[in-house]
Amino acid sequence: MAVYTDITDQELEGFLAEYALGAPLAFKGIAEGVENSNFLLETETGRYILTVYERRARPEDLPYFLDLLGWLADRGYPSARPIADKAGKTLKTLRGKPAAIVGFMPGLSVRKPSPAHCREAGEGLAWLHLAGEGYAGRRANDLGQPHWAPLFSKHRQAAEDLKPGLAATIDRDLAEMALAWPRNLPAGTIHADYFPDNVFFKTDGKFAATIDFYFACDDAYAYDVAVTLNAWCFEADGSFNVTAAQALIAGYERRRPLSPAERDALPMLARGAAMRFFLTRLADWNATPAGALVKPKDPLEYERKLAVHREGLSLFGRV
Ligand SMILES: Nc1ncnc2c1ncn2[C@@H]1O[C@H](COP(=O)(O)OP(=O)(O)O)[C@@H](O)[C@H]1O
Ligand SMILES: N[C@@H](CCOP(=O)(O)O)C(=O)O
Repeated sequence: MAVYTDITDQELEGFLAEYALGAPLAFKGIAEGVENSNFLLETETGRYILTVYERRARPEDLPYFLDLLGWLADRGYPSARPIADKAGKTLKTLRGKPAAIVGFMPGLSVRKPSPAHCREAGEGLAWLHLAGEGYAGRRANDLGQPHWAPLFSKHRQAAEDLKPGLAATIDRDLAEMALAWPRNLPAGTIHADYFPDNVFFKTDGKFAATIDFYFACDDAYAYDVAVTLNAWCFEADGSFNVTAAQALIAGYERRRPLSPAERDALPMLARGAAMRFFLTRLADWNATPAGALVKPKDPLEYERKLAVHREGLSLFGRV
């Protein structure tokens, strides 16, 4: 349940009075999500999402995210447009926390993506990379490769507690990645969290929209592809689905062909992407008290993905 901040009817009324959205007709908390509090808001003028920013969102980053959403929407990309209040402001304050209203995007996410969904998602990702070109906002990837070793140093014991011997394995991985991390690949604005819960489909299975840009940053486009391969192309039994991966890459290349250097880099990028999500899940696991409102995601799921990539399988050689 991701409603950390409950909003009273009175607070909502006062907040909405600053917008020209008409009177509220319905307002309810959204269970999905882990980072922020999200509410579905229906007013006389339409449906919206009200987000109260919590946890990891740094207030100084919020204009970057909201302006990016506006930039993408202006270029016809199906992402939620931020709604300005009567004074032209999109970033507001509610219950003393940063908050914003964005448009509601129709569509449904899928829990078990098929190769056809992967193809569509791949195309949606390439479209996003192209639509983001020219966006002037800059945000370094604060969860990129140089940040992994310092982050892990704070959570070595949690890794050992999960699986004895794991800390030394991760140390070796981190050292290898520091030496072999691909550099100088084509880069720009990436989503960085393009997971199945953040991508919507139409009822005919076609790509509909992307949400949740709150990890967006500047990094290699192929790294975003690697994050996506990890999130979409592993089976529940931990095996990598090469057919799904090929479909995802083929969908991506409908709009943006990968260069030979980007293809060559994908195995290491996917290994690093698995490390990134293992580490943040480990940190959350460590920091979440028993009985907390939101159940932390399983770090071992990403440790298993990391192990698959560690084997150096030529998964992408056949893509
Ligand atoms: N613009 C939007 N249009 C429609 N639904 C949305 C939109 N933004 C968020 N949601 C809904 O809210 C849920 C949580 O949003 P998300 O941004 O993923 O939260 P968090 O950042 O807290 O993980 C999504 O799974 C989706 O159901
Ligand atoms: N995708 C991340 C967690 C971030 O959650 P989201 O609901 O904001 O997408 C993970 O799986 O670790």
